[in-house]
Order: sequence, then C-alpha cells, then structure tokens
Amino acid sequence: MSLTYLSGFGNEYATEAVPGALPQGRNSPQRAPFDLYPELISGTAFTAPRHENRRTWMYRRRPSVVAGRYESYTHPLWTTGGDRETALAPEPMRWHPIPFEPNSETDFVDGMRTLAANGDADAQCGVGSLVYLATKSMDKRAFVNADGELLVVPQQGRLLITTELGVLEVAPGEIAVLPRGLVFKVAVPDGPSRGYVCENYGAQFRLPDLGPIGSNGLANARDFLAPVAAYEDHSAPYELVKKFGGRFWRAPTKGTPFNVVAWHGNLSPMKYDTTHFMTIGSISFDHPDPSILTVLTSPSDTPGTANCDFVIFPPRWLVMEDTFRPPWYHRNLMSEFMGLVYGEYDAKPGGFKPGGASLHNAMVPHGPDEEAFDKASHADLKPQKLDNTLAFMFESRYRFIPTSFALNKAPLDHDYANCWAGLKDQFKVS
Ligand SMILES: O=C(O)Cc1cc(O)ccc1O
Ligand SMILES: [Fe+2]
Repeated sequence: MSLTYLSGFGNEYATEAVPGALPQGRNSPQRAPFDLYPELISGTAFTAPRHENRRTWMYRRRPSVVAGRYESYTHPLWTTGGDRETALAPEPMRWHPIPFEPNSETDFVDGMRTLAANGDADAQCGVGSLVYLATKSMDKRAFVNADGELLVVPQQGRLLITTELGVLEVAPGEIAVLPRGLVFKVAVPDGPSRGYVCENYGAQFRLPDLGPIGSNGLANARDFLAPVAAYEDHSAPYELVKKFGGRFWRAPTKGTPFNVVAWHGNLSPMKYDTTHFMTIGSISFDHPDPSILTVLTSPSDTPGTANCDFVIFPPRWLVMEDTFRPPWYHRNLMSEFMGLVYGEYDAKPGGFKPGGASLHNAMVPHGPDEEAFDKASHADLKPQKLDNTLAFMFESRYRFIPTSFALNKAPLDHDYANCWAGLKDQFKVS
C-alpha cells in the first residue's frame, strides 16, 4: 500500500481529507466547516515551555466523548510499572525469541506482554519494555493508552496502524511513535507479527541534543513521517479498549473513532526508517559510548540522565586502529533492555537472537561473550562493515523489574552467564 506522509519531527502539520475542512485563522469557530466538531488533544500541560509544548486540533464527525459506559477488561500480561515485591537478583538476564502461542489468535493489544518495567505511570516516570505477538488484525476494535506513549519496534511482519490522525505502515527496520491518548488499531498484513514496544510513562520522546556534533546527523528531523488526515466512511460501532492507570477497560462506541476529517498541530503519530540514521563513530581509536547512537530520548528531571533513551546499533563501518572494537566490559548507572530486529549483535554473536531480549540492570557487569572477545582480540583491524544487523536498547535511569511472565513463562536463557564463564585470567609477566 502506498501511503502519503508529512515530514518533520513535531512539525506544525496541517492536513485535510476534505479540502476546506480546516478552519482558517482560528481553532474553534462558532461552527466549524462542514459542521465538524473541533476537539483538542494535548500531549503536554498547557503551560509546558513552547519548545516542548505538543497539541493537535482535530475536526471530527463526532467528538470522542460520545461513548458507552466502560466495563473492566482483563489483560494480565500487560502490566504497568516496576513490581517492587519482586526479589530481583543482580544478574544479567536474557530471553530466547518469545514464541507465538500455538493455535492462539491474538491481536496487537491482547498479544502485548510486559517483559520488564520500572517507574510508575501515575507519577509519569519510567517505562515498560514489552513484546507483542499479533496473529490477527484489529477490525472494529480500537485501543487508547492513557498511561504513556508507545514506541513500536517491529521485528517480524509489517504493521498497518490506523490512528485518529491517519494511517502509517511500519515495517521491520522502521519504528513508530504513538502519542499517549491517541486512538489507534493495528492490522497485520503479513500474518504472525512480532516486535518490541517501549511504553513511556514519562516525558515524550524527542530528538536528542547534538552538542558538538552540530546541526545535522543521527536521526534527522525531516525523516520522521506523520500521516495525512484520513477517516472511515461508515457508522459501524467499535469496541474501544482503554488502558488507564495500569488497568484495562472497554466501551462500545457509537460509530468509528476514526472520524477525523482534518487536523493541525504538532502532536502526531510518526514513523521513522532507521536506515536514515546517520551513524557517527570513531575514526581514530577506542569504542565510543553508545549515546552517539541515540535516536530519541525521554528526559527525566536530571539533565543528561534519561527516563529512557532509544538507541540503535545499525549497520556501520568499524575502522578504529589498535582498538578492541566491540563494546567494552562495563557496568553502568543506567539500566539496559536490549532487543534484536535482525542479524547478529557484535558483542553476542551466539545466544542473542532476533525476537529475543536481554537485560543488564544498573551496575550489573556485562560485555562481549567469550567468542566475541576472542575474535575481536585477534582480529586483523582492517576496515570492517558490520552489516545486516539491527539491535536496539531501551536505556533507563530506573532499574527494570522483570514481570512474572518474563521470569516464569517466557523462554528465559538459564545459561546466559555461561557465555562469559570461559574468560580466563591471561595475565602474564614475562
Ligand atoms: O551492553 C551493550 O551491549 C550495549 C552497549 C553497547 C556499547 O557499544 C557500549 C555500551 C553498551 O552498554
Ligand atoms: Fe551495556
């Protein structure tokens, strides 16, 4: 399907599915064009500083307040925030690819499983790291998340995401950001589809500052794409599922929630193709900190100490001289949840597979496995292309607490620590 997009991260977009549907010169005229209802959605407080302020005006056939009563809905595997009762061992953890459940038909919402989370949605801090396993499309069913925005990283299968503001198609290698509070549904045109989601309860993801890098590079603003306005031309009712304070609810709607004929504003869903990431690396020596690979950041109240950084490890050249080129052995203040979209990750050539995950919490030592260490210690240091690979990291200042699904049901790799067991004391003074 060939869709049209508007470009630029957080731009002041304006888009009409029917020409003339946007009021001119004001947001809420006494009667809007075509008798549409104006409705505002704000992603920040009204008084947030101008450069952070995000809101959008929608012109729709019915306001979203027209809905039936909510009743509770169960979703035990999509949990919210860190479970402080879990006695979490200070160990590195890894999961084999999370398998599809045999003979189960689940859509993007029901197929969501929290693997690890931190913080508290009501305190607007922290993130959840989830996987989705979707085998069926959402039809007359829509979803809205009041707890956070969703950063979606497909690993297998394209997603066709219909939102109130228009339609996005997102393939593995691309990502989508769906704002808190925006209604959407997801179709899976390729059949069984899997991927990762960061549910961000904190400040909205934004592009990182570039400091001495300058005014270009990393993820460029123009490569973020927002949908054009589109609406469904029928009045069939939907079931609306809502996540609100960590609990789930459902209500019937009177017609389709996808009834926005025009919108303008700077709060919108977006997609981004990671092949457009302008990767920066060392062209002299040493392995740089992975912060140079940050695509988006959700800041916390402490400068430089993110609620969450979204970091990618895309195809790139390694040219450093006299350098151990993979990541060094390390332990950090920040906690690292990683996933693999395709290929091999240079620090873990075996054991870390596409669709799997790893977790290295604050101050948990980790680094290249034995095989990676051996190879990189003896490699001929000619320029080397790391190709056909895309790993990523949700990095947070808060410790990720694995869920009981992750600890008891998901394929936890009980052998993970063995990947370092053979690293010998090779110290010799001759
Ligand atoms: O641990 C990891 O594999 C992620 C990572 C990569 C890197 O290049 C430097 C530090 C780091 O935490
Ligand atoms: Fe790390």
